Amino acid sequence: MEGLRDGIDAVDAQIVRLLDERARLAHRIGEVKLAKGLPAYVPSRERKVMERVVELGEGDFPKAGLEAVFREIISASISLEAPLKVAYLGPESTFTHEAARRAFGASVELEPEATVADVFARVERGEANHGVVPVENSMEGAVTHTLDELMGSPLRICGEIYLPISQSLLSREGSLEGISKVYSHPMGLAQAGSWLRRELPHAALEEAESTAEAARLASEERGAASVGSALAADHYGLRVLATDIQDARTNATRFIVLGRTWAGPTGRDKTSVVFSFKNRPGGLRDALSAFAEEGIDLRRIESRPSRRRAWTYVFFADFAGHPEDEGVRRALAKLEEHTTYLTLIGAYPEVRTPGGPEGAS
Ligand SMILES: C=C(O[C@@H]1C=C(C(=O)O)C=C[C@H]1O)C(=O)O
Repeated sequence: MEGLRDGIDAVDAQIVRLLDERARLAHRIGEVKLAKGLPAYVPSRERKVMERVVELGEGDFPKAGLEAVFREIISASISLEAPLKVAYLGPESTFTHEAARRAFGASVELEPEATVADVFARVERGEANHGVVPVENSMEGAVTHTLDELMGSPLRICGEIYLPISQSLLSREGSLEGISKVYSHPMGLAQAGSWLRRELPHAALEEAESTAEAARLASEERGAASVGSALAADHYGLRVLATDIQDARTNATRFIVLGRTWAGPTGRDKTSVVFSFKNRPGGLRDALSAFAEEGIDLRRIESRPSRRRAWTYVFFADFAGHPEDEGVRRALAKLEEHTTYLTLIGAYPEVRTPGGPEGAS
């Protein structure tokens, strides 16, 4: 065994040397970006690096391991280029925190904000380079605060993250027997409803501001538990008494990464627009025909009150492709002819979701 461990030591020394070499290159790229005023975080390039690495990894090291390792290598490289600040909808240890960690890794500065509007404001003021907010849940639908902020903001969507929402039961107690009260965000209580009724039928259910706040309350009270991300257990010194207690196994939330500009093309992208049109018969059909005529796959359409005049609406659409693609360019030109208002609010590498719609799976 000693000989084998010597072998590992020698390989580790090589890995560290190579990481240093990579860091020097990233640092130089950072200088070029600074001189040209370009952002440090480039999701389109990250997608290509990841895809290439996973393709190269045909040996014994698991592909998921490669992705996790490179997530952190890239995260550390970004921090070498510039101290990157990322605001997210807090508090700490919530699912949005987990999403931000997944997108940016551990080497960037993640800063919690109290509301979605605060995240936007922080990035708009230039006090953070990027923001992470939830935009839709597979069970509950749109996060309307986020759509409303997107409507009036100069910020653009440059990335998306899907997170399977796995609710856990956290407590200071060692077993379910001692639990008489369960705290969570209303969404957490709803999502774990069947499990709670079955396993803790006599426990009082108490609403909290967030799943993290619920964990804090549970950490200060005997006989209390909370429903939320297992991430909060470490933070508040709680035990994880049960995992995956949510009702639907397919419960996932989609988050977006905000920046000053949208991402470059990767060949597998998604574009987001917001538009409105004159209220007349066939108005929506005409607007959407722009996508049909170019054979562009609409991924999602959502309407919201315009907030300018009562009973007028704006539409949010996500579709496959990038504004630099010829077909998308033509579709946008056609769409513009049918709309009274059209803004491109983002373009980003599309994340394929397991169990998602065709084309996205
Ligand atoms: C080094 C770069 O900057 C960042 C770091 C990357 C990396 O470490 O591979 C990739 C993209 C950027 O987010 C780059 O743009 O190439």
